[in-house]
Amino acid sequence: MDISTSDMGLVARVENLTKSYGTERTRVDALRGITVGIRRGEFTAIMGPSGSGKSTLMHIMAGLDSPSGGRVWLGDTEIGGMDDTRLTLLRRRRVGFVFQSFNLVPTLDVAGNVELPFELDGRRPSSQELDWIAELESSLGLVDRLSHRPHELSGGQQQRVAIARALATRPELVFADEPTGNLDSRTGREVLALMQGATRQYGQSIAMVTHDPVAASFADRILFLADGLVVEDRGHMEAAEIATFMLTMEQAA
Ligand SMILES: Nc1ncnc2c1ncn2[C@@H]1O[C@H](COP(=O)(O)OP(=O)(O)OP(=O)(O)O)[C@@H](O)[C@H]1O
Repeated sequence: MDISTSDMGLVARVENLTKSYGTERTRVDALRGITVGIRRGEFTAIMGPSGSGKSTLMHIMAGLDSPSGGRVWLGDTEIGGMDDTRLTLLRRRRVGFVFQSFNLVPTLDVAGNVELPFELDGRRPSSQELDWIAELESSLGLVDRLSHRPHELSGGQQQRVAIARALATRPELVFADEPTGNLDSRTGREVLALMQGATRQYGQSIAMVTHDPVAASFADRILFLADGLVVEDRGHMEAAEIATFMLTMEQAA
C-alpha cells in the first residue's frame, strides 16, 4: 500500500519521474528518474544549470505537462495519468502560479486580477475569503492601487498583484518560475521577502525555480538539479555559498 503524501508532510511528490522529448533520433532526456517530495509549509528553491530540467520538473508537478514515466502526486492525489479537464480543475483549485512575466490580465484592475481565480472557478469569494483577500492586499501594499490596471503599475507592484492572486485561494502549493527575473535587484528582494513571509506567517508551501543565488537564499530548502537528476538536497544557504556551489557544479559538468 502507498504511504499517503500528506502523512509524510509532503505537499507534492514525484517518484522515478522521467520525461523525454522528441522522437527516437532527436530524443532529449530532460528528467532521468527523479524521486523527491516538496515539504508542506516550506519555501523550496529548485536550482541548476540551464537545461538541467528545472522547468520540466515544475511543469509536471504543477500538472502543466505530462510525465514520460514514473508517478506524480499533488497532496494525496495522483495526477500523473489525469486527463486535461481534471488537471485544469485541479490547477485552478489547488495550485497557484507566479511567473517571471507577471501574467496579469491587462483589462482587469488590481482587485479583478486578485479575484480572478474565483471568477475562473465560477464563483464569488465567501465573506471569509474576502477578508483573506483584503489581508493579502494590505500586507502586499496594494490597497491604494486596487482600481489601477496592470500597465499603471511598476514591475514590483505587478508581481505583488500576481503573488496576491496566487495566494488568494489558499492553494496547497504555489509554483513560482523565476519570479524576480524581470525586476531590479532591490524590488526582487522585496518580492522574495514577501514570498518568504507567506511561508512563515501563513504556512504557504512554495516551490520556486530560479537561476539566481540571491533568490534561492530566501528559501528554506534548495534542490539542485543537474542533467535531469536531483544531485543535492540542502537546507537554507547564503547567496555566496550557493553561487560557489553552482560554479563547482558547472565545472564538474
Ligand atoms: N518542448 C520541448 N521539446 C524538446 N526539448 C525540450 C522541450 N522542453 C525542454 N526541452 C529540453 O529538456 C531539457 C531540460 O529543459 P528545461 O527547460 O526543463 O531546463 P531548465 O533547467 O529549466 O533550463 P533553463 O534554466 O535554461 O530554463 C533541455 O535540454 C531542453 O532543451
